[in-house]
Order: sequence, then structure tokens, then C-alpha cells
Amino acid sequence: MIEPLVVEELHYSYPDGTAALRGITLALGTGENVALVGPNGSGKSTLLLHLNGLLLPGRGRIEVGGKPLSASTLEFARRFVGLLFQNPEDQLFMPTVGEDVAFGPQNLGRKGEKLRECVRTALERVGLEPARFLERQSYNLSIGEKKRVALAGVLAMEPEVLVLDEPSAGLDPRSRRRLIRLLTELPQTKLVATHDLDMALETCTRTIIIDRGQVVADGPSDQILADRVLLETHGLELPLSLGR
Ligand SMILES: Nc1ncnc2c1ncn2[C@@H]1O[C@H](COP(=O)(O)OP(=O)(O)OP(=O)(O)O)[C@@H](O)[C@H]1O
Repeated sequence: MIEPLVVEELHYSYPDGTAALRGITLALGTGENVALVGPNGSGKSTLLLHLNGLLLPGRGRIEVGGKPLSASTLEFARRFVGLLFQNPEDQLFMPTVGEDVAFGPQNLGRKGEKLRECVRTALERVGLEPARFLERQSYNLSIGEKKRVALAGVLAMEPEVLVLDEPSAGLDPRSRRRLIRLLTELPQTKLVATHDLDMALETCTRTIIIDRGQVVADGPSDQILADRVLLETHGLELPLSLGR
């Protein structure tokens, strides 16, 4: 069976010489929900940026939907993997919310009522009322609203795999709860980088810990996220729900 995401021995150093990834190997099965956790600077965002070709491996190999990621498969990979950036301001660039969410599906050939419907559905999924938000200017939104518009833009593309960088950061409690519900409902394969270990526990059956650019643990969330010693060794804390 084809695994939607495969990463083998991935190494990456930034141009200034910072070694951000030092031999990452992991694979996601179809429909799996996997949390990627680790302290600040451990390499989570750097790894995620590789998964749709925004960064290219220094060494190692990435397969997306069974195809090695390369210049000739980049377009396919960007359709297959929907990436939510850590900073929503890197993702929103059109004047209005409606145009931002429509941008991806429009590029895939959607138009007319089908396009409008897909934009409305995506906004509703992230809890933003289309009538209130479609004409709003993206740059005037609050951080939490921007994050939700950016997620709506990713969902509107209907990718096979969702790769989400800190999706709950900046969300108020009700929006966070809605996100958790959405993540448990969406059928896609998901890789979710997060510091929100309670959300990880609720939405992901598997958790991978990375520290200093290496995978240091990979297993069932209810074991990994309940292991106080393991978490503390890697600069993390027990989820609140497990009695920190
Ligand atoms: N553009 C860059 N140039 C040089 N070094 C960078 C750059 N971006 C990130 N780094 C470094 O690469 C390492 C990994 O950073 P990365 O952003 O991937 O970590 P992270 O796990 O996502 O952190 P956080 O939890 O704070 O979001 C860090 O040491 C960071 O300082």
C-alpha cells in the first residue's frame, strides 16, 4: 500500500549553517493522525516546509503520494499536501478573505457557483460566518481570525494530506474546541506540529517527538504523552488533562 508521506534520513542546514534537521525518518499511513511535538527550535517547522517542497532536502529523500519529491512532481505534491504555515501572515496575500480562500480552488479550475460554495463551506468549517467575513480585508483581521482564514484556504483545496503548523496557536477557547472537533471529523491524513499537547492527545493517535533535528520518540499518543520523564528530557510537559 502506498504511504501518503515518507521521509527518509532527511538532513537540512540553513544557509547560515544552522543544522535544523539531522536525519529525520518517518512515514504516515493513509488516514493516520500524527502529532509532531518538540521544544522551540527542534525543527518542526523546517520539517513541515519540506513536505510540499518549500525547502529542498540537503540530504535524504521525501515521497509524497508514492512519488519522490522533485522539481517534476512539485505541482502534484502541492496539491496532495495542504500546508498551514505557522505564521498566517505568510499565507494570506489577497486583499479580501473571500479572495484569499478562493485563490487555491480557483487555480484548480473551480469557478462560478461551485467556487463560491467551496469558499463558503471552508469558512463555515473554521467557524467564520461567510456573510461577515467574505469582504473583510485579510490584513485587518486578528491573529486568530487570520489563522482560521489560512486554514480555510488550505481546506478549500481539498488536499489528501493536511500538514498543519501550530493550528491552535492564537485561537480563543471556543475556536480551539471547534478546531479539535474539525480535526477529528476530517478524513484526511494529518501531521500536526503543536505545543498544545492536550489537543495532540485528543486529535492524534500517534505522536512523534523531535529534538535538535532528530526523532527521539514515535508511538501511541496515550503512551508518549503520558511519559513524564520522556517529555521532561525533551523540554516538554505532561498535557494538563493528564494531571500536570
Ligand atoms: N531562516 C532560518 N535561518 C537560519 N536558521 C533558522 C531559520 N529558520 C529556522 N532556523 C533554525 O533552525 C532550527 C529549527 O527551527 P524550526 O523553526 O524548524 O523549529 P520549531 O521546532 O518549528 O520551533 P518552534 O517550536 O519555536 O516553532 C532552529 O535552531 C532555528 O533557529
